Amino acid sequence: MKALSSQTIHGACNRVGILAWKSLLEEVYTTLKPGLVDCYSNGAHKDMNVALFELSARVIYPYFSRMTYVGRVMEGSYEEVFKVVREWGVAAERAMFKGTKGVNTHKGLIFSMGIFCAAYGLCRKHHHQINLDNLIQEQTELVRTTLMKEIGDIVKLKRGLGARGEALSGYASLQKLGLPKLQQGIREGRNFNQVKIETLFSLMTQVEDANVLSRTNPETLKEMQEIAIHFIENGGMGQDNAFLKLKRLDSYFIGKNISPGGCADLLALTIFINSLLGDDGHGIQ
Ligand SMILES: CC(C)(COP(=O)(O)OP(=O)(O)OC[C@H]1O[C@@H](n2cnc3c(N)ncnc32)[C@H](O[C@H]2O[C@H](COP(=O)(O)OP(=O)(O)OP(=O)(O)O)[C@@H](O)[C@H]2O)[C@@H]1O)[C@@H](O)C(=O)NCCC(=O)NCCS
Ligand SMILES: Nc1ncnc2[nH]cnc12
Repeated sequence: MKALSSQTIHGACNRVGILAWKSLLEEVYTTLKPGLVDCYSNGAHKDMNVALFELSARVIYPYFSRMTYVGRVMEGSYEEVFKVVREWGVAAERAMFKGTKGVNTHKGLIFSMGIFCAAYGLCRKHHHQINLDNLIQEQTELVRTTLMKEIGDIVKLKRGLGARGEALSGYASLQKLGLPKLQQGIREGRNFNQVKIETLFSLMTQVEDANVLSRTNPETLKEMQEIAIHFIENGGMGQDNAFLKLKRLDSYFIGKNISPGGCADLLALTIFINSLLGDDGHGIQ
């Protein structure tokens, strides 16, 4: 096989960064998302709005190209590659906080999306074909050793496993809930905004959202999951007055300070993975 030029590799990594950017925008524009920032309200957030998310996405997306590049070209163990990817992640976080003047818009997302960008680079290096299985295989190899050590400390502190737990599980909720829901909706040619809302709700049924936990308590997380199950079982966006119900839920979540920010991150990630896999499921070129 002919070796690819450095320019070709850079171009491909830049395309991945742009897909990441688009996915962040697709997430924040999805309306109506109870408790979250969208085009209807700022949810349970006093210091964020859509414009701030747009700015944050614009500032951080070049870092996703770099993280993809590290996965694509760096020689070394998975642990060593992940260490460098995280250094870029820390730089992205710094740029985000500078841009947003200290507001945490995308911290969790930098972590999760950075991991997938690097995993995509690794996949391009190690596999002839890109598909969900080998993407997840590279993703879990990338994080396992490092995060297992960190999780040990978190378990001692008796905190939820949050974004790290999701990464160690191979993004089980994205694989089992988010992606199938999104892909089914796209296959059926349904309204994309509504498909994204249902994808978010599917994630909310099961994800242990550390953002909800840190703002409220385990009982409220359970209550949010039950609300999401109820919404899906009643027909999702197909039920009568679906948007009115979402508006009521938004007010309820605001009242209880519930923000499913972890699920919002996973929605963006689901959109991103779907676009990375491309129409034939075998990856963009
Ligand atoms: C590994 C880190 C992400 C640190 O993790 P940490 O232990 O600090 O926190 P987690 O509890 O794991 O959550 C971190 C953020 O991840 C999002 N999240 C929560 N649950 C999940 C989940 N189950 N799956 C995936 N992602 C999850 C969530 O982010 C969203 O919420 C944020 C906004 O919240 P908000 O309450 O408004 O703002 P705060 O500032 O938190 O509070 P207020 O003061 O306003 O009240 C927003 O960021 C959303 O994206 C969690 O917040 C990571 O920090 C780390 O290691 N960083 C170093 C850099 C690095 O390694 N980068 C790697 C690149 S590969
Ligand atoms: N739309 C959104 N609103 C609040 N927090 C988020 N974290 C990621 N996306 C978010």
